Amino acid sequence: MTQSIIEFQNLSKTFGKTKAVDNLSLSIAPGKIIGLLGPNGSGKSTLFKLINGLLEPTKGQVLIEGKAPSIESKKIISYLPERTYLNDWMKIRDILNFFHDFYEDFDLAKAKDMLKVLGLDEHHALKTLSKGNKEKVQLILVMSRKAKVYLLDEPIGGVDPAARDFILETILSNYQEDATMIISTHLISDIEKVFDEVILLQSGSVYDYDSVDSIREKTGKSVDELFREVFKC
Ligand SMILES: Nc1ncnc2c1ncn2[C@@H]1O[C@H](COP(=O)(O)OP(=O)(O)OP(=O)(O)O)[C@@H](O)[C@H]1O
Repeated sequence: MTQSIIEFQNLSKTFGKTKAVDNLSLSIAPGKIIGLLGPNGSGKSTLFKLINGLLEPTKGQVLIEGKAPSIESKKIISYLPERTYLNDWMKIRDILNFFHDFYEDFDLAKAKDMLKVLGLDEHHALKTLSKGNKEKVQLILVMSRKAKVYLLDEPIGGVDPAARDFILETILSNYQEDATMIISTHLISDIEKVFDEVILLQSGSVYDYDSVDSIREKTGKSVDELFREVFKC
């Protein structure tokens, strides 16, 4: 049996009376691209923060390669948060150097290549870029690490439709076969072609966790169609 890369054991996280994550148990095998999907407020960002050790569980635990989140797990996880933590006044070049100094697995040459391909000038300060271009820079930073796990929280929400496919290609071509990638998104129809598996979250619990092929086979629907049916308002 393949050892799981990430495991949730009876995981709960509450904020006051809100159950953001509710007694969730799941085991994720390595080497897959997984869509983490669910309506607004279903617990996706909270789950990412729990995996990263940015939040402590109220109950249960998260295990990464069998161990609780720690400095060691941060070394193998490349995380794109829902909101940027980068200083706006910094130039792209300075941020690249910062990442290069901070992460042993950061590939500076690869990051510069990706910037060039996406037409971004490293001499520009982050604050001078449009929202979509800022997102591209952050995605480049995250994808230029040679990590075992990539967690991307809404990676292309602000990117224009024409650039989305190109960015997805960039993600895929920089992704190591044995790595694990979890992507949360509301742009399901744009991204579902890259998913091997999807986790459907509903009110902090798993509604379904299955391969995309199996979902299509058992429901006769695309993931986007299934999502719209299950979570219809
Ligand atoms: N720091 C916090 N304090 C209080 N409540 C919180 C906090 N963080 C999240 N929540 C609540 O927990 C629930 C899950 O939020 P979360 O951000 O994980 O959802 P999400 O699935 O990422 O949503 P979206 O798709 O809108 O980004 C929501 O009800 C949210 O209001």
